[in-house]
Amino acid sequence: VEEYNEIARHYRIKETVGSGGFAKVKRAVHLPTGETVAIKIMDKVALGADLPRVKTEIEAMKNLHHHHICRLYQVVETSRKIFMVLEYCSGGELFDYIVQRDRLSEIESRAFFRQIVSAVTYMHYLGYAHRDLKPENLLIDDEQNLKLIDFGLCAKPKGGMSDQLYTCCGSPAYAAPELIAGKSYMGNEADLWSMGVLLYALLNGFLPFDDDNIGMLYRKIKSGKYDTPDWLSSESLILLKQLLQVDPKRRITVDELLNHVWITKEMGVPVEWNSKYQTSVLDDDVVTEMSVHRKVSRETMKAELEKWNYDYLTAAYFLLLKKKTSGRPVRLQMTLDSEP
Ligand SMILES: O=C(Nc1ccc2c(c1)CCNCC2)c1ccc(-c2cn[nH]c2)cc1OCc1ccccc1
Repeated sequence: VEEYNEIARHYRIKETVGSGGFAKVKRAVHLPTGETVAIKIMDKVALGADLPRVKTEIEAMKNLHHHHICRLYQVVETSRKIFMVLEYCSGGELFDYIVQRDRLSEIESRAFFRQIVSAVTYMHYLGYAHRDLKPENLLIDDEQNLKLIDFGLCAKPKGGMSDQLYTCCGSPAYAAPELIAGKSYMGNEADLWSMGVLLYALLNGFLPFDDDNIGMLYRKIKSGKYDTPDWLSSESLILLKQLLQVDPKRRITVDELLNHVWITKEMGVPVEWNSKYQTSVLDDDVVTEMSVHRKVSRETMKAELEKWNYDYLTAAYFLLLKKKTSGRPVRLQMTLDSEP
């Protein structure tokens, strides 16, 4: 179908790996590099009123470059479709991972939770709040690394994190009391509560606040009371209590979380939240390979890449860089043509 021509030029589209509300996710191979990617395909008509949410997500992902945040490589928009070329996460959702194991050990919960803290701290330092943190929005890659997804609800308040937010959003079971009370709330404080719900789900395999009746669920969340199964260690209970604080002003902050005793137990070091990705300086080897392939000067190629158009050049750059960091040769396999 002509809708797919643009994307088919650089990708071999494979099987569907998942389909959610208004999106379908397919496995694909980026032909110039041979790298595997995921392509999220959305129909603009079907999106309807949700289209702005996709635009929010795309704009946010263009600014979020972190090893625990799912990477956006390219965006292709046609008259009817939006294609997002994304980092491949063959481990699926953390949600399914927990369900398959009933619950995770404290050791495994700590390993995953540190990665979540790293991604959320990075977002907060860049002035973003995620606002929909839950195990369905954490994917696992083929090296057991978590990758945060779904930035459709994230907020970057104009006046920075101090600005208060009003829109009620996200999933009720993970929503902070102040958020469901309809009060103005701070996005980063609400994210900390959601991380508390996430940690509880990792350690127990079920939710701290749950009820089929939304009214009952809200009452439970506002009470801040939850079961404490006997397998929870005293340190786990302390951290849960600090995260699931009904009063947002008494809730733990990300700074206190980074070197919390539970977080550093047996790890010895605080959470490293800075990104391992270096996007301000272009990688010389990648620029060389691309300029040779496109038969243009390095300066021309650099100027093109620094536009960060999230077109086939941005994708080739990121995927060549991924090959380089994985120790594979920085080679483009076929002419990186842009014309049909
Ligand atoms: O690569 C992704 N998913 C994915 C790829 C391969 C496999 C699986 C999953 C698990 C199912 N068995 C087959 C192996 C993948 C990458 C990015 C995004 C994404 C990034 N922003 N928004 C969405 C979504 C993705 O998927 C969603 C999904 C598919 C099947 C189940 C669970 C989750």
